[in-house]
Amino acid sequence: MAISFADVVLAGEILLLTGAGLVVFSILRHRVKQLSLWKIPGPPSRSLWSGNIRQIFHANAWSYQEELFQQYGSVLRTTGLLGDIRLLVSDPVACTTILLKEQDIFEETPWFTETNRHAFGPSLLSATGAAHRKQRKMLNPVFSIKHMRHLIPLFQNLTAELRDILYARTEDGTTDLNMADWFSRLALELIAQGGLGHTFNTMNADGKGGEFSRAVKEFSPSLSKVAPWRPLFPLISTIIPPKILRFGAMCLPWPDLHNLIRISDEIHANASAIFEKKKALLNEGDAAFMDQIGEGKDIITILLKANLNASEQDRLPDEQILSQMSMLLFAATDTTSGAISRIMQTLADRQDIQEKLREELTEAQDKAGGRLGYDELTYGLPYLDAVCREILRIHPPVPLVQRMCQADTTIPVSTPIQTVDGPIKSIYVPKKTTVMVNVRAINRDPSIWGPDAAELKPERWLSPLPETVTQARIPGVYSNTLTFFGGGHACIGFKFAQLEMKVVLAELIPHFRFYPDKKQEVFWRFGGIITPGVRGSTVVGPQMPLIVERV
Ligand code: HEM
Repeated sequence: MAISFADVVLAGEILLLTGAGLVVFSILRHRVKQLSLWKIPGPPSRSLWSGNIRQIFHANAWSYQEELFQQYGSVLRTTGLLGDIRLLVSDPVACTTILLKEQDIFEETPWFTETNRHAFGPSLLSATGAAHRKQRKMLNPVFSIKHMRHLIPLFQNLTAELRDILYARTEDGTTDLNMADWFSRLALELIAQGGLGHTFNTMNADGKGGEFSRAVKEFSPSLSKVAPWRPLFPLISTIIPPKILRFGAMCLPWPDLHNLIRISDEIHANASAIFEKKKALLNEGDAAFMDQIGEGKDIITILLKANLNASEQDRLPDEQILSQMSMLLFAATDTTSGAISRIMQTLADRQDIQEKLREELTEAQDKAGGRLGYDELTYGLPYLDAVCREILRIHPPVPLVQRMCQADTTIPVSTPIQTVDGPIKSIYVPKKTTVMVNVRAINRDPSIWGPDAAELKPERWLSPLPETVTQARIPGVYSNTLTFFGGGHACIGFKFAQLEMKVVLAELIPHFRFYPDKKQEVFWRFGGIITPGVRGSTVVGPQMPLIVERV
C-alpha cells in the first residue's frame, strides 16, 4: 500500500502531539512532586510564565533580594518557569548539605553544563560526577601554591605596564579614567600569559590586541544576550546532534546567537593553534620554552607536562585540555576584573582605608627594598589581606550559584522554618528542583556576622572572628564565605585571583590616589558575574570612572 503525503503529515502531527503530551505530563508530574514545597514561605509568583525569575535576576535585583531575605529568612520558596518551584538558600547547614555532603546530588544545572560544553568543549565547566572529579584531579595540583609563586613576577611586570600608563596619563595632574576597562584588559592579559603563556597585547594604548582578544572580550556580553533562553538548551541539545543543531541555529533569524557561535569558533580556533604550538615545544624539551611568554610556567603548559607523566587512568585526552584553555579565559577575566574594580571603587569612597593600606604597602616595600614576594604578599600584609577579604565578603563577584537536585532528598536547616503546618527542621526536595545558593546573603547574614554585617570593616579580620562565624561552619574554601564557593566545584583559581588582586593593589596604591568621579553614578549590574556600569550611559562593557592622581 502506497503512503500518501497526507499520511506523512498525519504521522508527523501524531508524533508532535505525543511529544508535547509527554512534556506536559512530565511538567505536571514534577509540579505534583513539588507540592510540599509550597508550604515554605516565599514571595507570590509575579507571572504565570516566568514566576519571580525576572525580579530575582533583574540587573537591579539588589534591593529585591535583600527584601526577600528580611521577609522570609535564609530558606525561601520562589517560582520559576511555568510554576516550577525553586529554593533560594543561604542557611549554612543547608548549604553544607548542598555543597559538601550531597554534592553529587546537587550538581550544576544541565543548562549551565550543556551551554558551556557547546561554548568551550568538555572542560571543568561542563563536566559533572566522576568525569568532573577526574579533570579536577589533574588540574588541582596545577593551581597549587608551588606553581602560583612563579607567576608573581609576571603579574608584577604586567601591572607595572599599567602603572606606566597611569603615570603617563597623570603627567599634568589628575586624570579621569574608566579604570574598569583597564582592569579588564589587565585581568585578560594576566590569564592569557599566566594561564596560556600567550599575549593579547591588551595593555597597549588601543587595547584591541587582535581578533582573539576581541572574541574573548565579547563572549560574556554576547552570552548575556541569549541567557534567558539557556534553560531550554538541554531540551534541544540532548535530542539533536551538534552539527545539525549548529546548522539549525545559523538558520534562525537570531543575530545574537550567530554572533555567539562566531565568537566561540574564534576562541576555539585560536586556542587550538596555541595548543598545537605548545605540544610541538614539549617535544623539543624544557629548554624550548625559555624564550616563550611565561617560560613554560603557565597553567596549561604545566598541565600538559603533568598529563604526559600521568597514569593511563588519570590522563586527560587532548580535547579536554584544549577546552580548559578557552574556559579559563572566560572564568578568570570578568570575575577578577570585577573584583579589582570593586576594591578600587571602595578605596576611592573610603580614603581612610586607602591611606592606611598605602602606609602598610609603602612601609613593606621600603623594608624589602622593592617588590614584594609571595610570602610577604600572602602572609606579611595583614591590612591588605583584611581589605581583600572584607570587600570580597560584602561584594561577591558571583552573588548566586545554581544547582539542580539529581535525586529526591532532604535538606536539613539550622533554624526551623515556620510553615502553615508548623515548624520544620528539614525540607524534602524532589529530583529536578533548582536550588539557588545565595552567596551574597550568607556573606552578609547578621546572625552570622553580627549586626554590622553589611558594613565595610576590614578590622573585623584583624582579630579572631566571633564564634557565630566559626560555629556557622560555612562550607566555603575562602575565609568563612562562599565567595569562591565550596565543595567539588569550588573555584579552582581562587589563589590565582587573590594573588592578582594583591599584586595589583601593591603595585598601584603606593603610587596613585584614587577618588570617585562624582559627576557619574556607578551601579553594579546583577548577573551570573556582576559588572559595573555608569547610569544613563550607552557604552557597552564595564565602566568604573575614577579620578587618578600621582602620590
Ligand atoms: C575574584 C575572582 C573569582 C571569583 C569570585 C570566582 C568565583 C567562582 C565561583 C563562585 C565558582 C563556582 C561556580 C559554580 O559552581 O557554578 C567558580 C568556579 C570556577 N572558577 Fe572562579 N572565581 C574567580 C576567579 C577565578 C580565576 C582567576 C580562575 C582561573 C584562573 C577561576 C576559575 C574557575 C573555574 C575553572 C571554576 C569551575 C570549577 C569547577 O567547576 O570545578 N576563577 N569561581
